[in-house]
Amino acid sequence: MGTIRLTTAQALIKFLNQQYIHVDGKEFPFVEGIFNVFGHGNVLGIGQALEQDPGHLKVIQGKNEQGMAHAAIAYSKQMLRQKIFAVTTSVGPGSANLVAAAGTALSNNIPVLLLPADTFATRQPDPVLQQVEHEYSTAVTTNDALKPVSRYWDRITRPEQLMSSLIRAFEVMTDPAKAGPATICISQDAEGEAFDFDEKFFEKRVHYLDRKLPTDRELKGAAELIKSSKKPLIIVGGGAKYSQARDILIKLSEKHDIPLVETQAGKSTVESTFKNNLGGIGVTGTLAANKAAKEADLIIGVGTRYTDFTTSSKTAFNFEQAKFLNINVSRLQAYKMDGFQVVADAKTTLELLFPLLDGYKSEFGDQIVELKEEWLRERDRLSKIVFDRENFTPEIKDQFSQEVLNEYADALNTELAQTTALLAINEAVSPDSIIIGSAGSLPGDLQRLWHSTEPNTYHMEYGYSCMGYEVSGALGIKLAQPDKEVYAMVGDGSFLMLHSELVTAIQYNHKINILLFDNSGFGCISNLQMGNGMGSYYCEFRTHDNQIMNIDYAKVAEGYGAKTYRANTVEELKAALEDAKKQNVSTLIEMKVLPKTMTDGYESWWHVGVAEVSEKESVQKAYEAKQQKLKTAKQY
Ligand SMILES: Cc1ncc(C[n+]2csc(CCOP(=O)(O)OP(=O)(O)O)c2C)c(N)n1
Ligand SMILES: O=C1C[C@@H](O)[C@H](O)[C@@H](O)C1=O
Ligand SMILES: [Mg+2]
Repeated sequence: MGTIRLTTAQALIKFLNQQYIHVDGKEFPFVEGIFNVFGHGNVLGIGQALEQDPGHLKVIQGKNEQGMAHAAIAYSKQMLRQKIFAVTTSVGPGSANLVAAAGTALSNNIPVLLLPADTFATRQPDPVLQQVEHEYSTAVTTNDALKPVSRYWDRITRPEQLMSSLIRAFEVMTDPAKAGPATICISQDAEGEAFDFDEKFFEKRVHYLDRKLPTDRELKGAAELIKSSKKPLIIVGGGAKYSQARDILIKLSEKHDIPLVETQAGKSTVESTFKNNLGGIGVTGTLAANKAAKEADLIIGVGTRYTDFTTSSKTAFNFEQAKFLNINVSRLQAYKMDGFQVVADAKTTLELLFPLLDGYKSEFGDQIVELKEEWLRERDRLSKIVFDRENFTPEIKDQFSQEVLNEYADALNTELAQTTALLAINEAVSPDSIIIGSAGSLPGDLQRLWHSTEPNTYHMEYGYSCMGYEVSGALGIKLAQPDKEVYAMVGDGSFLMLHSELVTAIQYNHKINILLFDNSGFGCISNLQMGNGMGSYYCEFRTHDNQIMNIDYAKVAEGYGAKTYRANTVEELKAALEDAKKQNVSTLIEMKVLPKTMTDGYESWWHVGVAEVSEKESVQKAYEAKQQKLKTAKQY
């Protein structure tokens, strides 16, 4: 047996360089690069290995562990899970900062390789700087906090453990049914320890992303269900996008008059302009999709997890009549809603189903176009909202008085409504631009209103809805698609929470554009509290003496080196967007928008934990209303 003497970290980097993926006849390296924030835990191990020989890996210095991991996740999501970045952090707080990002990757089923350093395997210098100590165990470290948010988790205390651990991690990350974060924590001393590794371990290794075929039983059952239904509806989920099922979805929908509705992860699998695409479904859905969902007697869930936002907390459908047909690579997902399960690749299954449905037409007929036209009229209305200081009714009604709305208009010096700004942006940016979002009120507005006219141009992280993903993720998308303009759609709250990777984008000249919607507060949470009977409580950004904060975010970004704009009218916004396109450096457009001017519910419902007892009558009423609505929901 030929061996090669390497440190654990050197072996790790050598191995990462030899991992390939094979998808639909194409083969390419699976690991594009590695983000790092170095500390004492990893700089002398992984840092030394990278300095010595990074191979083809792009090495990028991050600014915050969560931020750089979000960038890595967005890269992988944008690459349809066919390529990844690894992420190396130091020990203790460096690894703790990964927890929110790992949760983001896990709930969105996105592969990413997380490599936090761990405390000393020998324990000789314990407690090392940044080591937590427990009375009950010495074996527990900060990295144990990553267990619940990892699809695969391991701790390496000896160099030779690395071999089996890496093979398992790559098996998990390249399986569409299990894809998620693989976390390998490596003891600080073990990173630098040497071993005679079997040379075979470093040979080129190809991971096959084969399309899992449905069985004859599954296909027959699915075809029978569709043929015996009158009004079937297809939910296009993230799985449909990763499987690249666009063409067959359009073919099926057109031939059989089956409307398509989209989840956040599924949006931009099929272009919004396709006549049978009724847009987003559920809590943040369109009126068209939500109406169609209520009428459907068969829900065909293609690669969807049926989250509460998709199902309007299990009230979106008429459960008396609706059956479910679930096409999903994951058995866990396929079992949901008591559906008929087809555990297989979305695109392949739909292609095999197509010839079995010959002669079938749904009863939706012209209704699909009528629903779509009704929604387009509403979308048009939302593009032309004009503020009125005497008598203005915002989309989110009965929460802020005219007086408070005027106070915002004065304090932020704006009359711009969020929906109007958003739709002006949709018109102004080029259709192949990629937009990204994740938290706040923007995901709802985007799922409803944004028209994605090209595939894979809508990138929404709404599995974890993690504030701070927007700016960091924009960098990851830019790394995946350097020729496209990337726009981060971000609220002021999310921007404040995390935007450190803007500096990384500027540093490495990966241009991103930040569209900052500043309503001076946690707007959607304000809607939620006031919509459920509470007052306005700690969701507005007000000073100690109750003044609305007017923060100069453009100045902040300017300080980092971004080209910045302030746009409080549609005209200013359009001019800024045009100028931003000409820039080579990252840009930020700050828009002050009026609170409560985001879209509302469109016949959806979200089950939230309203207080059962309260001193406020309005909260008591909200609780009663919730209890009533719950009676109409499917119980599980
Ligand atoms: C990391 C994280 N913390 C908390 C939340 C809960 N949360 C969701 S939206 C939101 C406020 C968002 O404010 P902003 O970004 O300004 O968007 P707006 O709703 O005002 O449009 C909060 C606190 C979250 N989604 N993610
Ligand atoms: O709690 C939340 C409310 C949602 O409206 C929002 O989009 C999401 O970010 C969230 O976390
Ligand atoms: Mg806000």
